Amino acid sequence: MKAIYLTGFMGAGKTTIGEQLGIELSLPVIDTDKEIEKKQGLTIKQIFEQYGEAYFRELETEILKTLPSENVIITTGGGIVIKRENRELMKNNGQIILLHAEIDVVYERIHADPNRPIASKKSKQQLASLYLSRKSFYEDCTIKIETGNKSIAEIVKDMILRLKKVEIGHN
Ligand SMILES: Nc1ncnc2c1ncn2[C@@H]1O[C@H](COP(=O)(O)OP(=O)(O)OP(=O)(O)O)[C@@H](O)[C@H]1O
Ligand SMILES: O=C(O)C1=C[C@@H](O)[C@@H](O)[C@H](O)C1
Ligand SMILES: [Mg+2]
Repeated sequence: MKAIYLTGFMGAGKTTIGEQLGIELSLPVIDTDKEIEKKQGLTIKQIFEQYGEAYFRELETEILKTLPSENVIITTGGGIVIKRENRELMKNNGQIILLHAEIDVVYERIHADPNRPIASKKSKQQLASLYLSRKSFYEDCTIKIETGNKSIAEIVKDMILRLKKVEIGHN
């Protein structure tokens, strides 16, 4: 099976849902943010503070290139889609599942978390504009799944059904 990439805005639930999907499908799950943190021995917040966003984006592409492209679920960082190189790699190597939740929901999930430097100082409105600037990149996906006001179990069930439909050509 080709790699499954979970994409979407911060707080859409990529990391959380990916872990559960991995259990259900008996596939390993790799999270690009966690891989970067492990490799650098620094948190995402520390990387942004010490080296800046551009450096983080280089690390992100570097990690993405090293990951397997088969029999794996890759949960990506929310900004991975902003680079064409990353978008093309994901498209060529596998299926892209977009997780989507409305900004109100996303804001509630992430605004108090200090380890999301891109979100921590932004108002809901600023987050909404950031989302809009990335929207067309996110929407270029195989499947789009709503994650707002749904339990993790419901989302995973929905995702597996949709993946089966793609397999038989009815997505
Ligand atoms: N379906 C859900 N219902 C309620 N809370 C959720 C749901 N999915 C995720 N969460 C919570 O929202 C927060 C953000 O989820 P998660 O870290 O999985 O998002 P993400 O898409 O990986 O974000 P990032 O792009 O920043 O890595 C977590 O606290 C998680 O527990
Ligand atoms: O949306 C973003 O730009 C980000 C999302 C997170 O997953 C991390 O990759 C980092 O905080 C940047
Ligand atoms: Mg995540």
